[in-house]
Amino acid sequence: MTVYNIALIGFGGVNRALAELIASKNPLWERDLGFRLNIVAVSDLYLGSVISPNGLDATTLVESKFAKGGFSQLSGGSAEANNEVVIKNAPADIIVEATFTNPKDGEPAVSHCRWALEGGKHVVTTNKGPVAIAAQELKALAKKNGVRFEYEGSVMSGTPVIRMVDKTLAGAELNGFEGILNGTSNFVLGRMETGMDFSAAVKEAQELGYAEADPTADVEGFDVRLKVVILANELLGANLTPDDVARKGISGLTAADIDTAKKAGSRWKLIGSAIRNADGSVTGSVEPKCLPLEHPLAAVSGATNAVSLNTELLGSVTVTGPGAGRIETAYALLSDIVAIHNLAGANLKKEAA
Ligand SMILES: NC(=O)C1=CN([C@@H]2O[C@H](COP(=O)(O)OP(=O)(O)OC[C@H]3O[C@@H](n4cnc5c(N)ncnc54)[C@H](OP(=O)(O)O)[C@@H]3O)[C@@H](O)[C@H]2O)C=CC1
Ligand SMILES: N[C@@H](CCO)C(=O)O
Repeated sequence: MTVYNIALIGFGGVNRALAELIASKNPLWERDLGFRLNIVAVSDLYLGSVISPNGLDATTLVESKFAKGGFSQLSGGSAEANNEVVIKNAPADIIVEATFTNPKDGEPAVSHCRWALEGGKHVVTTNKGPVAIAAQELKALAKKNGVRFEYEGSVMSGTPVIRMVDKTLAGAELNGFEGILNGTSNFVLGRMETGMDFSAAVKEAQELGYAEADPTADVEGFDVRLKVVILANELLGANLTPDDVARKGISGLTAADIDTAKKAGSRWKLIGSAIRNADGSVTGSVEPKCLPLEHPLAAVSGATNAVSLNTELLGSVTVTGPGAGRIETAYALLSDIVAIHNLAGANLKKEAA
């Protein structure tokens, strides 16, 4: 039986949900996936950090109501978030990065990923910053050190898109995509259609665990911009940076705009898209669009996301599913670990052959 020792960097909604899953599903994973997960360290800005080489009890971590600096009560614990020490010194095979997404320079998450990969530890992350801003560097670092950098949850939460396209649409000649890539803004627009006020809808999205630490990123399109960069670079082979992508959010939409659209049989959606131009370059954009109800993206509601992939050989292929949520996003981390596990198995078989 394989046991992966993991260190959690950030212990908010997503990593806490992963710990919850570990507490209840390790026996199932052992049976169906061939591994179990053992949490050997956690570091969090509010709670502090702890390294426990034999492993921490996931149920205790989830259920204890730790106060600020509360990890100092645990054996091997400290009231400070010693991220660098934890990443470099904890006996972890995999670093799980789920601190806040910094849309400007991706820090400190870029450094967290760098320290892990340089130390020969795999990284799985839902953090969009390092992927949109430093993917090339981090992938090269992973390759050099014989480990993986995986980030399925950085776009569309646990709904498969990055790995799905890579594995199952190879050769279909993708030439663009358009999608609803932010759960919070889509949830807010839906609530506004029922008459709820913008701020109340944002507050509800925060309570449900969909929104970023600063929800401005959601409603002003900064979050979608990172996702457009990630998809364009991953799926279209582009080399975009966030500044290359034109951006407009939904905060300028009024109740009257929403109402007028409704009466005209249409709906406002925040759309992220990219297209390959005739000269091979790729252009990305983020903007609210008023879609007729018969448009495939118009019916996508709540925190659900969808992306229509435009291919030469298949026409349009649309993938839809949860775009935010704690457990849904923790699942993305699990899917990354499954990918690492399967690759390790394949390499072992290759060596044995
Ligand atoms: N929630 C979702 O639906 C999805 C989230 N994501 C991404 O996943 C990541 C985690 O999301 P989520 O769990 O919801 O966010 P939360 O804000 O709930 O959790 C982030 C945690 O990380 C801590 N943290 C922030 N900075 C640091 C730091 N420098 N060192 C250690 N800990 C730190 C925060 O502490 P404090 O609160 O004290 O700041 C908080 O406990 C984000 O990057 C987000 O964009 C991706 C897809 C979906
Ligand atoms: N805040 C983001 C989380 C998923 O990246 C959203 O609402 O879509």
